[in-house]
Amino acid sequence: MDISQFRYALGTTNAAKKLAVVQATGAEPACLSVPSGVSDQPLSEEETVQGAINRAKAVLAQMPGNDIGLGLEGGLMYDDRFTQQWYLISICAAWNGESLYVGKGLSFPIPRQAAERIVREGIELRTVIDEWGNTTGSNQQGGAYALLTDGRIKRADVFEQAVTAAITPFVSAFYQ
Ligand SMILES: O=P(O)(O)OP(=O)(O)OP(=O)(O)OC[C@H]1O[C@@H](n2cnc3c(O)ncnc32)[C@H](O)[C@@H]1O
Repeated sequence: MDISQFRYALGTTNAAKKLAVVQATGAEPACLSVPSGVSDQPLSEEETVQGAINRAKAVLAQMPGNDIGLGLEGGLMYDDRFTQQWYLISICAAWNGESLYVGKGLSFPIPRQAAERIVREGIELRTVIDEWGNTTGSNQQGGAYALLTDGRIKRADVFEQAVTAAITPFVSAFYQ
């Protein structure tokens, strides 16, 4: 089936995430805000993946006229094995009611001062990014990626690749 022929239900109304789905699929997703079931600021890969899966399943359950539920979740993870640094990760889960796949977008090092404030003060990444960039709603736009790279990488582009990875098994004949 052609990638743009599926009907996608996206578990958020976030503009950067919606743009990512449009870029990845060429289709307009039906958007509905559903709970992630994890903390507002996930602090591990496990929690971030779980949030994406919860959203994908919840949105397809609430909008059953669609073919694939998509859950996009951003989070932070600490790498204690190789680098002892914090990373921003962007995950997409895709669920068609039978099969579940997860695509993982670019993982990006986050400045230590940002991660320390988020953990110590219990605030969210977007608060720090908006403060540093003198913006509002950075999480709906280029996000941390754009601030840190001077616009060379945007949140929608990172999620686009995660979405492509998660939906490819439903689209490509090689997986059938
Ligand atoms: O509207 P929803 O779909 O909930 O999207 P969100 O951006 O608020 O929430 P996420 O669960 O994807 O991300 C968890 C937190 O990390 C923040 N965050 C993640 N990636 C970010 C980025 O690239 N720039 C700024 N904040 C980011 C985000 O705003 C949240 O506070």
